[in-house]
Amino acid sequence: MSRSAPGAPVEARNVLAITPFRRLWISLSLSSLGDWLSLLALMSLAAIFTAGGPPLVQYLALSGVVVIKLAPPILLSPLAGAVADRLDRKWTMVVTDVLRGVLYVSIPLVGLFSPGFALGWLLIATLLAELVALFWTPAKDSTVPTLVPRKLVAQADRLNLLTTYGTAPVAALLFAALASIGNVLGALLPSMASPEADIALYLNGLTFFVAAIVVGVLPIPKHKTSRDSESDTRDSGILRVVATGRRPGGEPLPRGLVAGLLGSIAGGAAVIGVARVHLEALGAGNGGFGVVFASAFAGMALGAISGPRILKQFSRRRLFGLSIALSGLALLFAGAVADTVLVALLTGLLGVGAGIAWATGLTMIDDEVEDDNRAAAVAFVHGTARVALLVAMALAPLAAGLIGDYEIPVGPLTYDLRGGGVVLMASGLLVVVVALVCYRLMNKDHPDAGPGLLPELLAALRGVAVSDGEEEPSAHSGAFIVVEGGEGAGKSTQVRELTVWLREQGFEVIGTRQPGATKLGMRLRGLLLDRENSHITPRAEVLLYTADKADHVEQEILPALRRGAVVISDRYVDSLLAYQGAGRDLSVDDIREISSWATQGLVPDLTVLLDVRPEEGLSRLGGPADRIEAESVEFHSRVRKGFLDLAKADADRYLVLDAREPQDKVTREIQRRVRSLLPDPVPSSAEAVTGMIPVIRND
Ligand SMILES: Nc1ncnc2c1ncn2[C@@H]1O[C@H](COP(=O)(O)OP(=O)(O)O)[C@@H](O)[C@H]1O
Ligand SMILES: Cc1cn([C@H]2C[C@H](O)[C@@H](COP(=O)(O)OP(=O)(O)O)O2)c(=O)[nH]c1=O
Repeated sequence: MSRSAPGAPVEARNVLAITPFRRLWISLSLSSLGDWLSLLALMSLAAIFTAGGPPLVQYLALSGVVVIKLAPPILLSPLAGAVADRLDRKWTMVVTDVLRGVLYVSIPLVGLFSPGFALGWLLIATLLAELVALFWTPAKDSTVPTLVPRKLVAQADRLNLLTTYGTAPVAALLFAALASIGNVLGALLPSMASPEADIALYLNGLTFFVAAIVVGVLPIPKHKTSRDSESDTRDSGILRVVATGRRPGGEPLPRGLVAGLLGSIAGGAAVIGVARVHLEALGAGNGGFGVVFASAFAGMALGAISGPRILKQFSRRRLFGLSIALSGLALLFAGAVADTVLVALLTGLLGVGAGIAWATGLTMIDDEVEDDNRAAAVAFVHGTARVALLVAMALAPLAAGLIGDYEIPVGPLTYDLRGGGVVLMASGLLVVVVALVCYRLMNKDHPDAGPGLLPELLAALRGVAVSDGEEEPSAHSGAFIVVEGGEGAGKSTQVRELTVWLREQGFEVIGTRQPGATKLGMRLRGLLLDRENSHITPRAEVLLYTADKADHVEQEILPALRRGAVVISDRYVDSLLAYQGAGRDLSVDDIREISSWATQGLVPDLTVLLDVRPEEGLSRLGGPADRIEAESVEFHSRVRKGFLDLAKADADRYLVLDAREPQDKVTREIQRRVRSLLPDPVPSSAEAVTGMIPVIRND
């Protein structure tokens, strides 16, 4: 039921609804796909052309491909950018696309007709294609703002970034699939060095030809408009950014943050650099390589998207270092094991850690750097990251080649220690060290300030915020029970029963309800339920209910819990998520965030959900319907589903009961569950009373 950030898909649809942009975007996605496919193919061809030679030569060929692919944009982009600015954008893109297509297609063709020159041409053609791309990038960057309205430019950029990296795992899987039919292809086309690599390169060529046609028919204005100029600086001059951006806007970025980001990317780059040859040594060919590559990127996407969400309440400073350490450990083990499946799983884990680290790191930059300096800071990080990527990707294979392969006798067995494996383990170790350093750097200003690491992690997994000091909601010794459900489900009845039952056992019990338990709450309740107030807008409604909750938690619930009392509330945050989120169709995630702040992160120990069809519940109510009760049955059905979804998402913390059951049966079910929740020994002061209550001895 939870929805994504407000408007994200809607906005994406908006910008893709602009036909020229959509066409450009499709062609960009195709080119990105082809580009990744060709990187894999080139690395694989470099390995194949040098197979049989000494490992150092194999690794050198790989380093060569990587350096050739990544260095030109870093070294030469300002120059090419300046030239490209003077050219017609549309035709620059068309011509460069065609040229790149021809170059990529020529690589397997030269391999076919002149095998002796194959490796040389592979390197030369790759370099030429990258040089050509230098002119294409600024032309593309300055085209986007001419196709979409200004307010959607950022959105379009994000979408482009998504496809630039999002196509990597797709390409890897495609490559793996091609490899898996490689044997058949090899038999059919014996002249090819590596059929999957050749086909990948032909496909890449094709994507560029298609891109050229798509761009060729786009209506792109010839001359620059003034508002394009800002976009031109985005991608050009990385070295300049790196050189001058050390102190973006004078305010240095936290050292731990920069160290962590660069360390994690260097670790990832080392994997890409040696994976191909290392996997070959493990007996896995292109298929295994493709799967490992896809696994790393899929892990990264998973980590970046879901990590920060699941661990929303966890301190980012800690999460950042820990996720990098996770990557490092995964890398360390990936280098040590000799099983391809395990390597693929471990690289997936590495990706998850790296994804969380990047998402957290960029969010920290957003939070910690002032608006004016943010673009420079992000450009600085991206710039240095590319340099780190290049250096690590080029050095890792070289180091692996220099180290060489050894056989170490272990009793009757031998352990094959390979250069690639050593490099992976060493990079893993390095990443772990970087993670520890950055964890210390980022948390040294807060020594022991917060709760212990483990309690915080566990609390974050449950979705509770743990803050330090007195305000810590989970530091109370009481119990917090909430009864939720639709109209007429029997909530008030059950709260009353449970309150009496627990009081009779000697517990201090506060039976309460939302909205309307405090002075302010009563007035808010009046406002909210008065049918005259039909003009209340959904967002205002959220805030009014939330104000009631903030007051209620601070003034009544928390003091009681800290005294050790049992608090039973008729409705709490789930009502807000179900009525205003599911019912009013607002973002549940947004509401959760607002209410979590308002309630100081207080989450019930148990939520009893009394589930009933709205028609049935509403029919139980007497008297005139209030503003909410008067809503349509469809509204109440959405609310019911909202409640059920919440319970499903966190089943351990819920007791869902069928509210059509007789009232006393429902009561007994609740008692059974509550008994397991509360401390067994009844307070001694209540012993006399307890002894008289037959219900306790019932079961
Ligand atoms: N399990 C049940 N089966 C049938 N009627 C019930 C049950 N529980 C409560 N009722 C009746 O339904 C009506 C609404 O109950 P109430 O506790 O006020 O619901 P809520 O607080 O959810 O609006 C009351 O008249 C109550 O006696
Ligand atoms: C607590 C809460 C209640 N409500 C609605 C549900 C109820 O229709 C109304 C008042 O709650 P309540 O007094 O529990 O009504 P009833 O006893 O009739 O069930 O407020 C929300 O929409 N959001 C909230 O966060």
